[in-house]
Amino acid sequence: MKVVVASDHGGINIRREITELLDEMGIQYTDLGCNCEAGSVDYPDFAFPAAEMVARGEADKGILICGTGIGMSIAANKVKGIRCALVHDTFSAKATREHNDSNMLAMGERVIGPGLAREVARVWLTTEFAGGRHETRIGKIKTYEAE
Ligand SMILES: O=C(CO)[C@H](O)[C@H](O)[C@H](O)COP(=O)(O)O
Repeated sequence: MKVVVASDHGGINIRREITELLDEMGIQYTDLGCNCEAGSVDYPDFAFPAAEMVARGEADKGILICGTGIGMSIAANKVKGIRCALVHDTFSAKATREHNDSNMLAMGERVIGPGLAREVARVWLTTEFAGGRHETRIGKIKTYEAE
């Protein structure tokens, strides 16, 4: 599995936690930054390139961090083929993989602590899509998106 990771200035610390987790799990990743320890950046400048990598198949999944996760998830979901889930608990992390086949995860560093963020990411990365009735529902989203 290949993962793309990105954050704005509000998500640097949890992005570091996530890249450490990916190293521990032996998962290959691309880190798009930001390299913005000293200053403020705009989350769409990081969400769009990361989401486009997933949409083009250059990454299987993506993890985005900003202050709340909201801006990143809104931007990522504008990219065709992206199902980005804003998640701060392990129940939803499991459910969004099983039910929504989400291909991107967004979290907010001003919302969630580092330990829970790691656990949310770990559950999200290791849970498979359940298919079945959920396939039908995702098919309807894909059809709408294609229109
Ligand atoms: O988009 C967001 C809010 O939905 C992100 O949390 C950003 O990180 C946040 O807006 C950045 O805020 P700042 O005051 O410019 O640091």
